[in-house]
Amino acid sequence: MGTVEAANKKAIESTLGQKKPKVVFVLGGPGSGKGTQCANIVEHFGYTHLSAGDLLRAEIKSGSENGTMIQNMIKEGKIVPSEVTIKLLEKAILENENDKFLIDGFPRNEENRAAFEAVTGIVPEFVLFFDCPEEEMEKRLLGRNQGREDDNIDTIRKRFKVFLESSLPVIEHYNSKGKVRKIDAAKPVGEVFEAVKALFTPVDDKKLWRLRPRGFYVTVTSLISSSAEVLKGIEDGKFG
Ligand SMILES: Nc1ncnc2c1ncn2[C@@H]1O[C@H](COP(=O)(O)OP(=O)(O)OP(=O)(O)O)[C@@H](O)[C@H]1O
Ligand SMILES: Nc1ccn([C@@H]2O[C@H](COP(=O)(O)O)[C@@H](O)[C@H]2O)c(=O)n1
Ligand SMILES: [Mg+2]
Repeated sequence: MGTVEAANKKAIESTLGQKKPKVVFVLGGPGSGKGTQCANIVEHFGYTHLSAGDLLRAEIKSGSENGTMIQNMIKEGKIVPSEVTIKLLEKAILENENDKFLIDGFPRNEENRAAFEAVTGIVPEFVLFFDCPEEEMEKRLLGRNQGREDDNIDTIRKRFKVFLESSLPVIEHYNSKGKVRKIDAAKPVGEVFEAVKALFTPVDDKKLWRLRPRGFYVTVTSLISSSAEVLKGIEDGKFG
């Protein structure tokens, strides 16, 4: 690595280190609903959504020198070298004022995972894993209609193979560290989001909900007992 590159890397590391962003990795097969659920999480919980795929597609559009390489990789369902994707993610994190991010579709392989940790020092809070059968994902991708060049049956099959061979081991890695929160993503969008919500709702809020009925009973019980005291007071002639 040249001196300028090394200096840039150090600068990014220290800036990201200072920022200490909270990161949740959002993983799952192609078409499992990562983007759809991230939009819901953003709306309800104030995270910023960074999709690695979207950042790469924007890079192609921007006419960058890596554009053609990225386009070819995406068409083949292959994983773009980590260096390229990590630079895009770092830039997006640093340019945003928010301190909590959903990183969707990353890390996609062991190289992505190890390089991101080494370069940024960021360890995810947890990994949200959308688990969905291939048959359902294929149906969703073929019906997506967003003009994506990789939503054709040949590329979809290649993407499924890459997911099984390269991305699942990353999920297993995080699972062995107790970081994976698995969601049944084959259900309708609303039901999937109910399960997602439970993971993002702060523990304090959940406790409050559990305490509320108890608080209600305590209030009612004390009202009853104080009414009983008043009645007894009337009987005893205490109130004139
Ligand atoms: N739970 C669901 N039930 C039915 N359709 C869904 C569900 N979730 C998402 N979809 C639809 O499936 C398609 C793929 O969803 P989405 O783009 O969120 O998946 P993704 O995991 O981000 O895919 P990719 O990895 O290809 O980016 C979209 O057309 C979306 O509207
Ligand atoms: N970490 C990543 C993420 C994505 N890619 C490439 O982009 C394609 C589309 O990704 P989506 O998450 O939007 O489905 C994917 O198939 C890869 O070609 C990548 O290289 N590295
Ligand atoms: Mg997506």
